[in-house]
Order: sequence, then structure tokens, then C-alpha cells
Amino acid sequence: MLSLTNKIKSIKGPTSILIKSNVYNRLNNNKNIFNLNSFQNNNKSKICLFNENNGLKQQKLNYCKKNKSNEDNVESLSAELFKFENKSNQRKDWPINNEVLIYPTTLFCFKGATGNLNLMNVYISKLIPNSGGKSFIGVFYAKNQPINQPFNGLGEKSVGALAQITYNGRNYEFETTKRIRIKELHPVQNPNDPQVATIEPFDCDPEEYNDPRVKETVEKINQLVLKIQELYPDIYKGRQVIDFKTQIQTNEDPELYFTSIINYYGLNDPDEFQEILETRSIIKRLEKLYDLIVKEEKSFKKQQEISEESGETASAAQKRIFLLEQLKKTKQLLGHEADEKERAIEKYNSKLASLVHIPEANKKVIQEEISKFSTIDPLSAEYSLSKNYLEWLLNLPWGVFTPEFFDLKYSKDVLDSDHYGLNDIKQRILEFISIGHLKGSVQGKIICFIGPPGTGKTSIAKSIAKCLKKEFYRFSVGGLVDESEIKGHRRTYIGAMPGKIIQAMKLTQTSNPVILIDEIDKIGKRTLGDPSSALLEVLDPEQNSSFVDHYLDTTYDFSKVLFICTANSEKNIPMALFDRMEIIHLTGYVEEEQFQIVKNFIIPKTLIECGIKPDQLTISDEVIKQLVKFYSREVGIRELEKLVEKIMRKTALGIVNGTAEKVELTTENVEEFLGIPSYTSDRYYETTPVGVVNGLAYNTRGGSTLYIESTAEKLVSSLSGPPKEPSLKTTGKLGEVMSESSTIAYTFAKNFLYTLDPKNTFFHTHSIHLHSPQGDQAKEGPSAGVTMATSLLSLALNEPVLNDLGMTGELTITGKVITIGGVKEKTIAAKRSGLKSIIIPTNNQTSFEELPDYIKNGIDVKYAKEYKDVFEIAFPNKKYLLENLKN
Ligand SMILES: Nc1ncnc2c1ncn2[C@@H]1O[C@H](COP(=O)(O)OP(=O)(O)OP(=O)(O)O)[C@@H](O)[C@H]1O
Repeated sequence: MLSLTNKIKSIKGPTSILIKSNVYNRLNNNKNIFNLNSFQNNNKSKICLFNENNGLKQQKLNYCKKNKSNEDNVESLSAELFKFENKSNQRKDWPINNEVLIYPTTLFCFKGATGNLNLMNVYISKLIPNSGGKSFIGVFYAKNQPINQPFNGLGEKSVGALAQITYNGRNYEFETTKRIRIKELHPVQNPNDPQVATIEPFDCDPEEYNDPRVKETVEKINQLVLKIQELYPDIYKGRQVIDFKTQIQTNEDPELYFTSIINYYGLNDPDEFQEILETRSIIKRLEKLYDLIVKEEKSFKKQQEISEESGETASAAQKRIFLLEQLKKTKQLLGHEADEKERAIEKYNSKLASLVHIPEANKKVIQEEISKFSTIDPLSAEYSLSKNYLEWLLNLPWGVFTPEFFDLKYSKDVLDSDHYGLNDIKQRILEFISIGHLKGSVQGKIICFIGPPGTGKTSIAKSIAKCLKKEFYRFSVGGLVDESEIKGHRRTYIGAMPGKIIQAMKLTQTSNPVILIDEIDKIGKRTLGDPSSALLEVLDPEQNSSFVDHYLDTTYDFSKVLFICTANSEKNIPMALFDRMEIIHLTGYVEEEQFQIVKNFIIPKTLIECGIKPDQLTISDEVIKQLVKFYSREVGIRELEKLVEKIMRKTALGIVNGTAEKVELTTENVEEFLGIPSYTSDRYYETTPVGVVNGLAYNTRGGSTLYIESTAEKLVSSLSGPPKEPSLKTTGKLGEVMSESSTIAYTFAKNFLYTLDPKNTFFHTHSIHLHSPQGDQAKEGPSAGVTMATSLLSLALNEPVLNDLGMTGELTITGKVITIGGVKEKTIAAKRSGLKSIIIPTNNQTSFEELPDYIKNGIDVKYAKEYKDVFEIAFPNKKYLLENLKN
């Protein structure tokens, strides 16, 4: 390269050099082609480099080739070329052979426009110079054409501008010098090549410049510009004020006048500019420019109004409007035309027409909104609000219902294949479906499943939807404090949405799905906008046929929806809701049931979910029993499900990283998967010592055994200070009712002991401490009364209670044993803890007898009406003392 440079420098006189295209390209890539000053010879005349490949007519090429065009004979060749060039009559401001590379752009270019160009290499290597060494391109407005891509042909606009290209050492700069029109487009060999066109000047009739109307129109434009400057001074802040009058006088070229006005205003409407460019008559073009400025004035006016309204500065308002305008233009350029709104309206109308079952009143609301929408400016904030609203309205399944389906056999099969046991629940569901069958619909019913976690409430609800072949949607209201989650937000809120039920309609695309509302007992409370009253509106068959969601602001019929709710406890369900529901209790599972569910439902289901083939993992029955007994302490299946998932995860890891092709889980290796068991036993004592009694408790998590332990401290008389009084201290996070039960038990035990054995002064000589372990867990309820009294009496008599005995029952102060709740849960808990017999109140006999055999089996139940019945069973060795009661 250096040698070539030196050779060129040594050439005397103005020179043209023909060089091979590979050399030409090398120079070009080094950005030297425009830096011709470095190649200037002593006479300071420019040297022109020709690319062999283009820009020269065949004749010229032949001429050059004859003279061996290569680096070595640059000197002789250049001299020849110079002669040749001198002979030709090429204009210096016009490309050789009237040919230019077409540069398609979304910019507009009037005469005098200048700027930088980001020219691609493919352009640089093919630029066509004129005889003076300058290069030109033809800048054409191509609406849908990305910059720097080959021109698609004449399809777009054939009038453009001739731009002279210069390289300033950093960038390529252009300056548009003339209007041109494409005469002929040359075919391109390679689709990536820039296109070449033969062009011709596109000038107005020179005579027209003398027409007085030119001056008049220019004057008119000047007046308007001055008026705008005066009226909206803020908009011109920081800008240099142009004296257009002087400019037109000095330039005396209306073409340049366009450019300065357009630049000054930052006007940016390529479509309109193209129109001006294509208008040959100067007068007409000036008039078009005038119209453009009038339009601009309106926009200034608007932005001033906005800025006055919002307190925004005029320049900020202007910037915003400018940006919005740009956005609009960009959208247009990208093909998202301004008629987007028209298309949207068309779409909405046809969607509305397709909603054949929509009630008339709702239809009217939508029609009104569509006509309101058609009047809104697409750039206003209201536009998108209205659009969103319409999209919601039009995408709801108005009057669309899934056909009713009732088939008892099918339903039974579904329920049985999805769930183990739960026969009473399944029976209730089949009854419910039968009623639906007779009535023709299940509408107006609200089922509520109440039970401890993981007992299958949700999955049963899903099965009901399956039985009825209906869509299913679930949401939780646990902790919900905002009624708008149910009733929707008012549309004036930013990000407003309809409530959950309307969302369910949209998602399921039917107006009669099965909707599960989870954790209804945990719904929040508020004085204003209470979510539970909103829920009542949704659920109440009296009201829900014309539910008004705040967002939709029109009625929607929920009366055909089957609502199912779940709760862990019935206590906290708002009364008004509770009254309207059909309650179904799920009490939890005994170990045998948990074993069957894990083996036959959870493991097969989780295998599929984890993509593990059944022969890749075997879990022995013994392991499942261990899971149930030692790794979980629940009446549901939730913890067990998590344990099974943990096993599956570890198995999957082993299979994937190649450490195990297949896993066999046995009691020997279960700890490798799950760690050491969390619960070795529910029982703290194999044989209960004096003062310790096994109670049976029940809460929202199901039943459990609950120890009551008592110890005594002898009161020693001391000489100093007053004598210590016997007392009862209780610990173990006992709630108010349970504390009262302990006081009742203490009073009762003292009296009872006195009747049995008046000589026993234990309670007068001891202070007692009664405790219920698992002190971090709050305990409440009256049903530990008999257990506490028994614990105290055991202490007083120094006699342990019968081994493997559990008991429950509320105790009155006179010794009556009264009804308790949760017989089933407590029996299940007793069995889990390995108790052999239980004492329950006589009044609960029926509830116990109604329990299924698999729960009752293995438990010896005893009934107690009065405390003496408990005493007789708990202290067989002290039974004789009861004789004293009779006396
Ligand atoms: N009788 C059963 N037969 C088969 N699988 C069951 C049975 N009961 C529960 N399951 C399974 O136990 C898991 C937990 O059940 P589900 O989610 O329905 O509990 P839930 O009562 O809704 O709990 P929560 O109150 O926490 O929402 C599910 O995978 C469910 O399929």
C-alpha cells in the first residue's frame, strides 16, 4: 500500500488512475478513498481512483485495459487517463454517466440538507465518482425500507435528491445538491449489492422563479412564522431566532428556504415532504409548506393548552408532543398505521356481532363504549383505558354455557379413580349430582369442604368439575383484605382489573364453570369494602344473577356457576356465608388410609410428574409405612406428598448423573434419601407415670394426642413468713377456656378426693404444677377437663392411670362429663399413637358408632357420663374407693 501511495504522490498534474478492484477495495476499507488530500500531487490537483468494476463505460475500460492497469504502471496509465478525462465533457457536480447508487432512506432530503451517513461497506466500495473525484449517491425516500438495505426498486418514490459524499477522516458526510428523478433502474446481480440508477435532474421551470407569487407565498410563510414566534415564545426559548426575510433575500433560492424552515421547526413528516419534493412547481411547493406550518401552529396551540392545564413547562410539553408524534410516525413507518384505531373498531364491531348470546343490556354498554372509543384521540391516556375495557368486555363468554352433563356411573368412576376412601364424601357428591340431574342443573348450590390441610378438599373439588365435565378455576381468599380482588377495581385506577370471578369467566371461556374459592375461613375483614360481603354477593343465588363488577360496570350472570369453597375450620367462616353453604366435613386419614393413598395415588402420580419410569424406582411397603409413621405427623397427605417428591428428586438426580440406573428404596437406605425420621413416636412414655395422662385433642390440623402432666411440691411450714397456701400453677400455652378447665378440674379433684378418701390431705399439703407439653403450641378448648382431673387424682393417689389409655371430655364442676367435638379425628389420633382404649363422653356414643370400622377397629371405647365412670376405668386398682361415693 505504501509503495502505491508514494507512486501516486510522485505523479505530476491532475490524474485519474484506474486500479484493480481488489486494490480499490483495500484503499476503501482503509477509508483512504475520500482522504485524497494525502494523495495530492505537487500541483494540488485531485487524483481520482476508478474502480475497474463499475463506473466506467465499456469503452473507457477497454482503453484502460489496453494500457495494462495495475499498480506497477500507475504512472503511465494515469497520464493516459488524464488525457482521456480531459477529453470528456463531464460536469463536476453531476455523476459520471448520470449514474448514482441509490441510497434508500426514511429521511427526507431537500437541497442543502447536510448530515452524516453511516455507509455500509457494500456502498463504499461501489460509490460512483464524478469527473472531479467527488462521489455521489442518490437519496430516495423509501417508506417501508430499512436504511442501508438495497432499494426495492421504483415501487416507492422516484424523486429524490443527489447527495455529494465526503469523508472527513471520521465520518462520511453528505450534502444534497439537487432534486433528481430516476430514469432507469439497473438490474442488480447480487441481491445485497446497492442498486444503480440512471437519473435526471428534476428542476422546476426557471421561469417560475420570476413569478411574483413565489415572493408572495414566501412572505406569507414569513408572516406566519413570525406570528408563531410571537404567540409561543416559550417554544423558541434557547433557539436562535432566524430572520427568514433576510434569509430568503440572501439565499434567493426557495429550495434552500425549504430546508431552513424545515430544519428550524424540526418538522418531521417524510410523507408530506416527499409530496413537496415531487411537486415540480415551486409555487405549489411553497403553498404546501405553508399548509404544513399551519398544521404545526395548531400543534403548538395544543401543547400550550396542555402545558397550561398540567402546569408542565412549554418545552416539556413540546418535547412530549414531539415524542408522541415521533412514536406515531415510527408506528406508521413500521406499518402500524394510523388507521390502527379504525382496524380496532372494525375488530370490536365484528367481535360484538359474533357474541350471539349476549344480553341486550350488555350489548348496549359495549356499543356505547365502541362509539365513545371512536372519538378518543389515540394519543390520549383515555384511549388505552377504553381499549382495555373493550377488550375485557368483548372477551367474556357472554351467554356461553358448557352443556350440563350428569352421569352417575361416570361420576363414580371419576371419584374412585381420583381418590382413595372418602366413601361418605363421595356418596354426598353423588347425591348432589343426582339432584342436579333431576333439576337439570346444579345451580344455586354452594358446597363447602371443611377439614385439616392436605385431606383432599381441593382435589375433590377438581374431581367434581371432572364429573360434571365443566371447566375448573381456583383462587384463594386467604388473607385477602381488599374487596376489589373480588369485585374488581373501578376503571379510574391505574392498572385497574376486573375481580377474580370475571377473570375466571375470561379464562375458562364459559359462564358456568366450577369455581373453587380456597381458604374461605381466612378471608380478611374490613369495615369499609369488606371482602367477605363482596364474596357474599358473588355466592348468594339471590343476588349473583346480576352481579356488577366495578371494572365491568355492567351486570354479569354468575347464577349458573357452581361455587365450591374450602376451609380448615368452620369457626371463622363469616356467618352470612356459612348459612348459604352445604357443609361437607373431611376429617383426615388413619395410617392405613395414608399408606394406601401414598402407595396407590401419590407415588404413581409423582413418578409421572417427575418423568421417572416405574421400573426405575421401587419403594417397598415397609418404607411407605415408615414415611407415614415416623416421617410425618399429619392427618392429611401434604407432608407425605412432599416426602415422596423429595425421594423422586434424589432418584432423578441419581439417574441423570449416572450414579444409579434404578433405585430401590428400602428401610435400610431410606435415611439416605430423607434423613433421620422426624418423629420416632407420638408417645413420650411407654407406661405413663403417676400424674401423667394421655388426652385427645382436635384442632384445624386434625386430631392429636395431648399429654397432661402434673407434679406436686410439698408445702413445708416455715417459722419465718406466713404459711404457704396450696395452689395450682399451669403451663403449656393454655388458652382461656383450657385454663378455666384446669381450675374446674382442680376444684373438682379436691372435692372428689375428699369424698373418696377424706383422710387424704394431699391437696392441702401440696402446691401443684400442671403442664401440657409442646409448650410452643397454643392449646384451647374444654375437652381436656377429664384428663386434667385424672392427672391431679393420679398424683394425689400416687397411682398411675391404666396404660395405653386416652381420654377426652369436658368436665363440669359437679363431675358431669359432657359432649366434645372431633370424635373421628381424636379416634384416628389415638390409633396413630398406639393407644388401645379411649374414654369419650356417653353423649358422643352415636358419633363413635357411626365411624367406619377401619377407624373403630383396634380401639376399645368406653363411655363416661360422670367422672366416676372415668375414674373406674383409669384407676382399676382404686376402684374400691368408689364405694365411698355410695355412702
Ligand atoms: N383420598 C385421597 N386419595 C388420593 N389422593 C388424595 C386423597 N386425599 C388427598 N389426596 C392428595 O393429597 C394431596 C393434597 O390434597 P389437597 O390439595 O386436595 O388438600 P386440601 O385439603 O385442599 O389441603 P389445603 O387445606 O391445604 O388446601 C393432593 O395431591 C391430593 O390428590
